[in-house]
Amino acid sequence: MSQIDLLVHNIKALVTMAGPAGARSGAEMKEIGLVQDGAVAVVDGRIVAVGREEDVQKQIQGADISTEWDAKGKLVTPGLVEPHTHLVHGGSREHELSLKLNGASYLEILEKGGGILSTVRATRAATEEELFVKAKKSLDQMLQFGATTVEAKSGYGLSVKEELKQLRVTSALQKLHPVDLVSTFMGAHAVPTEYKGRTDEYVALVINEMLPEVKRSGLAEFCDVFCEHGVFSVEQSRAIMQAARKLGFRLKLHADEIEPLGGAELAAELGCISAEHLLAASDEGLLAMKEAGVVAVCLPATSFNLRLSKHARARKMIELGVPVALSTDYNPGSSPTESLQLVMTLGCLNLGLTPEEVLTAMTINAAHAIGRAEQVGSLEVGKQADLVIYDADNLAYLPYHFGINHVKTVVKNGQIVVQDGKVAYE
Ligand SMILES: O=C(O)CC1=NCN=C1
Ligand SMILES: [Zn+2]
Repeated sequence: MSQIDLLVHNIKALVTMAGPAGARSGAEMKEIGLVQDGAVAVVDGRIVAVGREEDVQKQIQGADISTEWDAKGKLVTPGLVEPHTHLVHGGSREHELSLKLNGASYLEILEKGGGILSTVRATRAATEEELFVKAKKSLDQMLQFGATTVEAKSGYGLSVKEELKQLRVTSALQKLHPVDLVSTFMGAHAVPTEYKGRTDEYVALVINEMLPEVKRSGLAEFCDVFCEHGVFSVEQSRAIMQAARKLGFRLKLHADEIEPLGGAELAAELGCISAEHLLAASDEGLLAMKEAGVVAVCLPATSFNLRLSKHARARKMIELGVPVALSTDYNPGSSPTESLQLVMTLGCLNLGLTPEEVLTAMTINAAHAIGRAEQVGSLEVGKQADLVIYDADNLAYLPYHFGINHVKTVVKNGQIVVQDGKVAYE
C-alpha cells in the first residue's frame, strides 16, 4: 500500500465486531472482537487494515498517510446502525403526553383519530421541502449520536401520492446526507380517516395501487406492516406482505407490539428479514423466528415512552437463539428520540442486555436486519470505514453514564463528518 487516506490510531479499546458470519445470537452476542491499542487504516472510504496498532503499522509501512487521526487513547466502535425509524414526518405529538399521563393508551389515542393519524394530517399538510428540512435535522442528530446507517419508513401519507412524497424525501436525503439511508414502504401503517371502517378496501388500495406504484418508483427496498389489534389483522397483514414479496420487496413486520396477535409467527411464515417490537410475542413465535432466521428488532425507548410495565423479552430471545437488534423507533408519537445512546442504557437496564450484547445489537445484527451486513456493522478489511470515537475509554461507560452524548468523532466512508460532537460535513 503506497497511499493511506486516513489512519485512526492510538485507540485504547477498538471494538471491531469481527466474528462469525450471519446475525448473531446466544453467546455469540457477547463476542465483540475487542482489540487493545488498535488502529484502522482507510483507502477510498474502505478499511484496508485493522487491529493492533503495531500490526497495522507494519502492514502500511512506507505508505504515504494523508490524514493521521489520534484517538487519544479512547474507545472506537463501528458506526452504529439504526434498523427501525419513522424518520420522515410532519408535526409533533407533545399534546399526547398529558393524555398518556391521564391514562390514555396508545391504541385508545389512535382509535380516537389521534396518534399516527395526527401525524398523517401534519405530513399531508407539509411540503416536500418542509419534510426534508425537518428530517435532515433529525438525521444530523442521529449522526451526532453515532448512527452512520439509518432505515427510514414511510407510513404517514396513506395515499399513493402522499406515500411517494415521503419516499422522495428519503431519496433526496440519501443523495445529500453522509448517512446511508435504507428505505421502507409502510403504507400499511394505519387505516386513514377516509377509509375508517373500510379496512379491507384500504388493504386493496395498498395491494393494487400503492405497492405497484412504489415498486415502479424504485424508492423503497422493504415493505413493513403494522400488524396490531385495531390496525391490520394477521390475515390483512399476510395479504399485503405476500403481494409485496411477489413484487420483490423484502419484508419487515411490526409484530406483537401491544396485543399477542401472532405477528412473530407470521414474520417467520413469510420469511421477513426482521420483526419489530415483539413485546407480546409468544415463545412459539420467537422459536419460529429463530428457525426462519428472522432478526428481532427490540425498541426499548418505545416501551419506556409508552410507560409499559413490560418490555421485549430480549434475554429470552437470546436464550432461544433469536438474533437481537436494537433501534430508537424514532417517531413523533411512541418514541420521539434520535438517541441510540439512550437506547444503549435502556437495552441494559430494561431489557437486561450486557453492554457487549447491546453493541452487537446496534452494529452487526442491526446491519443484518436491513440487509447491509456485507457493507457495515463491523470494522473489517473491505467494509466501509464507518466508525465512532467516544469520549470514553471502555464500552461499559456508554450505557452506564446516560443522558449525555459520548460521541466525539464520527467517520463515514473514511471522511470525518462529526468533530467534537457536532456535525462537520460539507
Ligand atoms: O405512533 C407512531 O407514529 C409510530 C408507530 N407505529 C407503530 N407503533 C408506533
Ligand atoms: Zn415503528
